[in-house]
Amino acid sequence: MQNFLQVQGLRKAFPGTGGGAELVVFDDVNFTIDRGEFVCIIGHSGCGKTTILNVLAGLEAPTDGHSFIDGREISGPSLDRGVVFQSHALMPWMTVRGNIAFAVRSKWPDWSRSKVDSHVQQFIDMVHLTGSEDKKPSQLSGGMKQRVGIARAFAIQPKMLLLDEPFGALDALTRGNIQDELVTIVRGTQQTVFMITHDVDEAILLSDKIFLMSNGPRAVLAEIVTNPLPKDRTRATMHHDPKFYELRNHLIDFLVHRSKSYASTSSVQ
Ligand SMILES: Nc1ncnc2c1ncn2[C@@H]1O[C@H](COP(=O)(O)OP(=O)(O)OP(=O)(O)O)[C@@H](O)[C@H]1O
Repeated sequence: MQNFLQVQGLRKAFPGTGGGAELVVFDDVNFTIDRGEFVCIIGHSGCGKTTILNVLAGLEAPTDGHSFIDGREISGPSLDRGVVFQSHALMPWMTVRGNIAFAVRSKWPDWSRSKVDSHVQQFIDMVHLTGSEDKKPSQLSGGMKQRVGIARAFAIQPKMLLLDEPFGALDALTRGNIQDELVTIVRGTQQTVFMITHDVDEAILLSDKIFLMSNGPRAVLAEIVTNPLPKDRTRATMHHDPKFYELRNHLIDFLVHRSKSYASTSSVQ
């Protein structure tokens, strides 16, 4: 389905402190995401990526503009959207199974205990945490905690997954492994994803489209880049494709040079 997510004229301004001028973080941001598309958004710190994600999550209201998912305006948080933050927001007193089951019961309160249990198990297995069901977050590594967050987000079968630098706090090896798992899961489930990352290679591996934000304040969505690499690319092989370097250089040139020079009148390319 085309235009599954629609964002129109989004603007966010925060009031100035001590009588100062207001801070316009971004202005006139417009984009659409099709069902099943994986979009990464990249831009320098402070351009408003998290604020956009929070608006899509329904956690923050825009100053102007509207966003719609599956034809309905986003006006607050909903189990339609699964969110994973950099710091896995797990409930420390609950086990792996308990954390995921809590979300599943919130979405489907009428489900029997056995139905909840088997549904939860499916997602624990999916992120390779089989055997750790009864562990509490304090007994898990950072990578395992992040896997629980991902399993929980997928388990509610959201219309859209919103990921805010979900691997930002992980070491390179763990990060690579979880990226590979995410690729497999997303290709299998056809999940629609909006993800923030600072990692250009991660964006190239995961996304169908890459949104490039200019620097803030008054950031704009400067470019939408379609990933030309084959769908079945892997972390191990994608750098053998000459298009990989072309795309990588394009993204890095944007971040180093072009991201500074956009005025809010710039148009999307
Ligand atoms: N509640 C708030 N009140 C005032 N200013 C805010 C508030 N939340 C965010 N900001 C400002 O809005 C701007 C955008 O913040 P945001 O976290 O969305 O940026 P970001 O692109 O996600 O940055 P990073 O990559 O560092 O996470 C920043 O200048 C930030 O200081």
